[in-house]
Amino acid sequence: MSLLTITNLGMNFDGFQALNAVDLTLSEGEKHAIIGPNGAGKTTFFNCITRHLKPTTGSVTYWDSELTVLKPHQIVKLGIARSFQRINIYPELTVFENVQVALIADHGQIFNMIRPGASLYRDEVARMLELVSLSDDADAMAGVMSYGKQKQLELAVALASEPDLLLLDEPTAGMSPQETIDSITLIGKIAEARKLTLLFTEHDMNVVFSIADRLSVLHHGELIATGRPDEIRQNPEVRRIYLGEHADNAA
Ligand SMILES: Nc1ncnc2c1ncn2[C@@H]1O[C@H](COP(=O)(O)OP(=O)(O)OP(=O)(O)O)[C@@H](O)[C@H]1O
Repeated sequence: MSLLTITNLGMNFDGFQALNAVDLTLSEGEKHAIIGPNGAGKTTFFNCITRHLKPTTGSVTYWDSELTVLKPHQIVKLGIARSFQRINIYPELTVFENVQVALIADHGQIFNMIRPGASLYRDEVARMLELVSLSDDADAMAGVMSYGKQKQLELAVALASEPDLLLLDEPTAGMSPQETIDSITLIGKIAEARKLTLLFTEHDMNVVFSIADRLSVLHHGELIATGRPDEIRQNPEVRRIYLGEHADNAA
């Protein structure tokens, strides 16, 4: 049985077809990249999976749960987490507090007035920060850290719900070349250690080809190819539409 089965997924925005009849299945433990030019529908695709958007057509099944009828927080409870293209942390809280808040929220204790929040999950937070190599930054104000470290923190926040499936929307966007390498190494390491299934969008082809087991290409909302990196590299339609200018880098 597939971990995620997407069938005939479509999203229409007031007459504009942003996603059209997308079919895709993911196996447990797979690292799958979604690539495609700007505006191809990658973020819309993610939003339909995590139900931040209600798709116009189709179904998304996680094991045997239909996600399109759920709310985003119910989807998190099933074991699916995501990061967003824009940084999504509390800049005025410390690194430690950001992860702590995520853990408290995940355990549904946000309204628990009996135990003060500051004492909760300290060991778990420390473990999470170690996992993303941010232990030394625990007391730093999140908003003043480097962009790369803010993305690492976002990863820790996403991991707080102990997901089995992690969706990352352009995890290295805006990073320096060194930050990109560090970040990808970290993501790969965490995915292996936690046996995560990873679905990610990414523009940097070096990143894509370094971690993806399989990839899918979206073009004008349609999924035009799915396969292993070598199959995608050699797919004539993909080369013509998208990879052409990057193909030499990716080879
Ligand atoms: N809420 C919305 N209302 C109307 N149109 C939208 C909405 N969200 C996205 N679109 C349109 O749908 C298309 C796909 O957008 P989407 O953001 O999913 O693409 P993308 O592949 O993630 O692009 P990028 O690589 O630039 O992030 C675009 O033409 C976009 O303008």
